Amino acid sequence: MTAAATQDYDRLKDIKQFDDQKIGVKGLVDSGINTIPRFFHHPPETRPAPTPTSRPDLTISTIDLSAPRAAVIREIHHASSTLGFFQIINHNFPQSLLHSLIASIKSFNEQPAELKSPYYHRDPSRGGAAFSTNFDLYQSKAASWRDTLQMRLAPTPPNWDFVPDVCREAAAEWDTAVLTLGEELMGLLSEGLGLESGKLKDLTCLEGRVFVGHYYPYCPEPDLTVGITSHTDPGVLTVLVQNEVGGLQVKCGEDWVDVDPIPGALVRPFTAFALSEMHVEEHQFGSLSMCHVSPLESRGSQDVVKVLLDILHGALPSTLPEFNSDTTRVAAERPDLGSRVYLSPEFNVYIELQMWWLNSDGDERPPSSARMDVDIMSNDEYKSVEHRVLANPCPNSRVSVAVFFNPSNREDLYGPFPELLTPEKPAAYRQFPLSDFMRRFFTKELDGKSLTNYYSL
Ligand SMILES: O=C(O)CCC(=O)C(=O)O
Ligand SMILES: [Fe+2]
Repeated sequence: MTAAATQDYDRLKDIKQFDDQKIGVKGLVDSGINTIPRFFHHPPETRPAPTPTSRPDLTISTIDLSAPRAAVIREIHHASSTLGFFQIINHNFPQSLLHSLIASIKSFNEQPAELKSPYYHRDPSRGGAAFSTNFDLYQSKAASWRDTLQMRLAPTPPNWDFVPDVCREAAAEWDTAVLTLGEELMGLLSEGLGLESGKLKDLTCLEGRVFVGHYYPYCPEPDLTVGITSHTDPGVLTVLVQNEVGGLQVKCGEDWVDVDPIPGALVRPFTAFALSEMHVEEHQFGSLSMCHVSPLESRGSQDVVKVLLDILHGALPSTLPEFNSDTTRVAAERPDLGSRVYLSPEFNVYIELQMWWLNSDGDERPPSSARMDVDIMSNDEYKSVEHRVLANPCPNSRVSVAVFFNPSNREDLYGPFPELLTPEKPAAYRQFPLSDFMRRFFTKELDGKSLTNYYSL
């Protein structure tokens, strides 16, 4: 007997009964319910606060893509290193394209249940579109008031025969368009870091694409649940289109900031991205090659890059003392330069990069000038700004489409560059695929062992 059942409530049974009907939350609404099933009830920690804190100082930037390139780069850089989320206007896409995209997801969801149920499953191996109420319905602690149509677009194209008719054309058109936009954004983001504009593209970051179309119907008890629970997106970059019904919020400290819909704007949650400079050119340290800049802190990502590159180039006359913390792992080191980069799992996914060095008298300098946060690029699990969608209290449904961009190439070997190896300085690390690094970092397999220890020869 399950724990839930002993409490006089068999949660799994209720979930299964609902899921087996394949009607989605839209089907529940259509059945005329006034209360939501108990398995949608969120615990108080994940429910929206009854009285949201007002932070007029926090607004989501709107970036005009038709402005001069240097200004766009500056603004994107600023938005990415502060709130980590921005909206885009004047993106050159006709409004009709965005409109058809949103309309196609709306139409799919508003068809009779029997036309949707053939697509209701959570099996990615089928290759077409998968429709469901929450892909994690059976794993999550509480369900969310949302139905989703999801498909992988690339590197393997979907089997279009298994994509609903009403969405096929719009999804295919959007894939072509969003690819152009993704390339442009990745170029601007790379340049904002002082890197060549093609760096992220070269890392295959445009080549893995997943499409999700969300439908958030009216919720009769919006205070008890959410539309999508607080999360960070997987991937390098997410491009999101939303309709006029609001509810999307971005976390900033302890506060939540509304992302008010702007007609025809695209929202792009900033997700951390690879410092491809290191990945491609420095490459001595597998782990460092996977550092990427966290957008959440206001410190400029440009500075992060500079300091990391300085370390790799040995420009800092640094001697780093031991950093004694049980929770800290050494992620990369250059003993020859006396430099180390520490990853602190305290933040779970946030990695704290800390550097100390000694001044000529041997006194430790305050770390503040060299302390910053970075993310580690992960296997479809890049960590970025937290966001959520409130359950929809309006009669009109909220519709959104997100495309997640991920590197398609995870099996390349990472490790010391052969050019750097000499008999006096043999390879300190063995080569390993990115996928392996990611898996170890985010699974228990590490068991307190540092990654560099794991990969060191
Ligand atoms: O519906 C939205 O606006 C957000 C969706 C989202 O965050 C996601 O799919 O990851
Ligand atoms: Fe998201």
